Amino acid sequence: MTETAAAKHSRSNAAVAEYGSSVEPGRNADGKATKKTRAAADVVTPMMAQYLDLKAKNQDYLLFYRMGDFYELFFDDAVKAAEALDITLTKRGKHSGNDIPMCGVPVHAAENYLSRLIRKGFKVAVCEQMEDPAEAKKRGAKSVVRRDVVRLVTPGTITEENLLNARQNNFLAALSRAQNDFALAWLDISTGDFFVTALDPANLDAELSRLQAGELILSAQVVEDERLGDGLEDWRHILSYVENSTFDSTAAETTLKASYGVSVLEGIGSYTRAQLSACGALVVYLQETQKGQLPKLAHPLSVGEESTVMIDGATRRNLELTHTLAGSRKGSLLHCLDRTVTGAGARLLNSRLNAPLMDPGTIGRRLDLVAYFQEHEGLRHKIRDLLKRCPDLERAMSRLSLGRGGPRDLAAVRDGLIQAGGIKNIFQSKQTADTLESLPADIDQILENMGRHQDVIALLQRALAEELPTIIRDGNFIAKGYHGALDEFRMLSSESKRLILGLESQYREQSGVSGLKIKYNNVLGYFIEVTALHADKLMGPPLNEDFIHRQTLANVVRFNSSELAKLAGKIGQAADRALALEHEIYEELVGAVLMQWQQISRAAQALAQLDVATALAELAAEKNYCRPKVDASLAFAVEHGRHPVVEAALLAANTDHFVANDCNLDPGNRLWLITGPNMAGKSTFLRQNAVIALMAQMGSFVPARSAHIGVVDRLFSRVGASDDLARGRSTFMVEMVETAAILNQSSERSLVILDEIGRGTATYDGLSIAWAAVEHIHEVNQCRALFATHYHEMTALAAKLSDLALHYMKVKDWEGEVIFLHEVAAGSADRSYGIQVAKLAGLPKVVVERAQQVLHSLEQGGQGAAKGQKMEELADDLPLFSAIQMQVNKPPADDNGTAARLERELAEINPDDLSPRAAMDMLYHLKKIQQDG
Ligand SMILES: Nc1ncnc2c1ncn2[C@@H]1O[C@H](COP(=O)(O)OP(=O)(O)OP(=O)(O)O)[C@@H](O)[C@H]1O
Repeated sequence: MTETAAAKHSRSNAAVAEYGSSVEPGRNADGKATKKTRAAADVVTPMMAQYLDLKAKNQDYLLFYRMGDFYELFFDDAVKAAEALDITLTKRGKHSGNDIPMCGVPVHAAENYLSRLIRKGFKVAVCEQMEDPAEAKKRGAKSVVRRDVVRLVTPGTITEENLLNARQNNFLAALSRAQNDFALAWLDISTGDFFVTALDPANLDAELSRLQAGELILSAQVVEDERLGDGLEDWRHILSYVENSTFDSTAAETTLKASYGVSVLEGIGSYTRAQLSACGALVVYLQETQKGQLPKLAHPLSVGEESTVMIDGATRRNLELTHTLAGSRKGSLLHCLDRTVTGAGARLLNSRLNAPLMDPGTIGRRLDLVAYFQEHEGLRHKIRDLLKRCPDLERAMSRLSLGRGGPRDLAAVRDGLIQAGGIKNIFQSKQTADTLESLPADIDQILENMGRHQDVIALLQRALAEELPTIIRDGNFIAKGYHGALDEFRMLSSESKRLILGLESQYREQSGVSGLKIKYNNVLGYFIEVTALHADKLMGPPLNEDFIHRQTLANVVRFNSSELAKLAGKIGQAADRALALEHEIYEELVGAVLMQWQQISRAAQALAQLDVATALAELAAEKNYCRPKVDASLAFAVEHGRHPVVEAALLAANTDHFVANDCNLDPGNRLWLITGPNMAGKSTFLRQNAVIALMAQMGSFVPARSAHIGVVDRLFSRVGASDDLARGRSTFMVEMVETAAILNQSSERSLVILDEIGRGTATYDGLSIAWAAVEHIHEVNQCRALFATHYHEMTALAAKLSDLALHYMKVKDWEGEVIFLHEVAAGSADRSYGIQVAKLAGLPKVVVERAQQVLHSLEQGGQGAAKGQKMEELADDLPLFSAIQMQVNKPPADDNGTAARLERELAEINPDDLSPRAAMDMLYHLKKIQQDG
């Protein structure tokens, strides 16, 4: 156990008190079972009965059972948690004759342990003491402190700042089915965002890949629906099963009406029964997990499935949109593009990249904003400077609404709104200074959404102290001068402290003990303390009339006095009242802020939109990106396109510069067949065009000189391959499943990139599959597509398929070495250079030479019987191969006679004739012969 929590908590007073004696019930002090109690081995202590009852009600959760300063876990929970947290597993007491495994975590550090458990996929029920142990004692010595579960912590319902990633939404999603329709709803409890969509079950995986939800609730019944196929396969780790009744759409209607305080739902949106069911289930789940403390939620926004580009999970992974294939954020497209300066901005950028739009109008308006800020550099910098000072308004508001906030959340609201006001002022002064220039329509809207919040700001400015604690428990966060009565109590409390000091010097004088002190501790409260040496004096007459003995310790003796007791009472009262009053004021302030919840949330969203627009403009300016033209055509024309991530990597490594390439998939040219050696840049070219389309449709400038994109409805990629052992799929099988999805689902408006399909199987099988797939894409899907292949035979298709254009990656053959130019040119590659690339990768020379021989034979071999004969000859060649093999064991071959030359030169040297200088020169000379050779 890293923290000696187990050791400490075994001493926990509360725990010992409630367990009773540390001797197990039914045992002697020497541990032997007594006769009487052996029969009663099954008797459950009242505390254990309470525990078992709470645990039975929360079986899917690890029960954090509060005992004094610790949360204790028992039985299986303890075993699981001890392993997951790497803390000591101990035992305490017996149940049914067996030891009860136990572990515990200190309350003050519980958040950290909680976060680790949640990240490992556990759910936790937090059980608190609902009364003071002293209260419980009043009911009898054996009575148990009342406890209850106050919160269920699940991956989709966390709000704590340190459990959340500030730059990413944490969605709780629900999948429902009603009247044969499916729906998916999702909300972020930490921001209040709430969405719902009708769902085509075939798109389930794509939708879930887009959301990257922390948790998906669903009923066991819906999982069995065959139409979902294996859409849930990759998401097993986020599933939480709930009762089917949670999804009752009629009950959902009532739940939603009640939680939004409306009598008809039409006012907030129109939803299908399946959508109602999904939304209702989310609200019910929140009520259950938050134990009635429902967060403020926006009205569920109905999102049309057809409004965003459909991108399946495999494509997202292959394009490394938000995470690299290795799983890190660094190196992903998002990481490369993200210039946002606030958490809310980062979350918005993330969701925009995950859900690029299809409506050219909306995309155009987003681009207008980026263009405006790209042009107005000074303004952009000013706004970004103010945004940098913006705290996370959304998350602060959510914590306040859940009753989990603190004074710092109120300060975050104050500061966020002040910055919003500052930003508004910048625009206003700009407009007056520059009257002729009109702002893009969306900026007007954003500024309007920022609203005016003078009252809330003024209130919080007056109310909050300068230095703020994180929690409200200890008070001291309300500013002096805000509340008359509070000031009075505080004055009384500090005045009394002054009086204590006065009393202390009075007693010193009276007793003649200059070391007398008035001290305070939690057990005794205020007391008078002198060293043991002076104790007799205070205990004897006449001083014993004033000083009442309380405690004798080894070196000091402690006293009380009626005067001190009176004063202490006053101090305590004043401090208690001040604290109670501060809590009251806090609740009032939270109430005032939550009254403005909608307006403040709108302001928070407006700030996030500005952050994204200015961040994308910053990126465009920094990287020289261009504004794409996005319309309803089927065009795809990219001039001088680059891959943002590869370009950035090359720049960072300070090696090659990125070679820009054009790509034109306009009608008549919509299918490009790209050949070229390995490492020539085919995959990069394929990916960069997909990425450019996505960036354009999310409303970003793109890495190109110009780009014209007719909106893409679905994006498919089959790039690279890895096997999926978990699902029992080999590399080739994974490749074929992904290819099948593309051939079955892509439409004329889709963009497809296919990299070397068919390479995972026998050459001719692979070639045949690739060949047939290209024909299908050309004739049936008719989508825009880039198809990279090593099968040069396929270039023959150009003669047959009218819209197929041949391209290849240029390389230079220089003295047997291949040099990659990374340039795409019209036509086809003359050969594949695979063996040269293998040589570059460091394959043993002997293998490279043999491969060249085999290739030569194969190329000469022709087809049918002739080929068969050639292969046999090759196999017969084996002795030749072993001859080469023997050479491997010899010193390295010396093609240019270097060794012989070195030998000659060495033979001619007489070291005795050489001066040290000449010897040195000779050594350099010999070294040079070796290197040049
Ligand atoms: N346009 C470019 N400009 C500069 N360097 C590039 C360019 N395209 C690719 N590269 C570099 O070449 C490397 C190989 O590129 P890529 O993986 O795209 O090749 P490939 O032809 O798909 O290879 P393989 O067939 O082996 O998968 C990249 O990692 C990158 O460093």
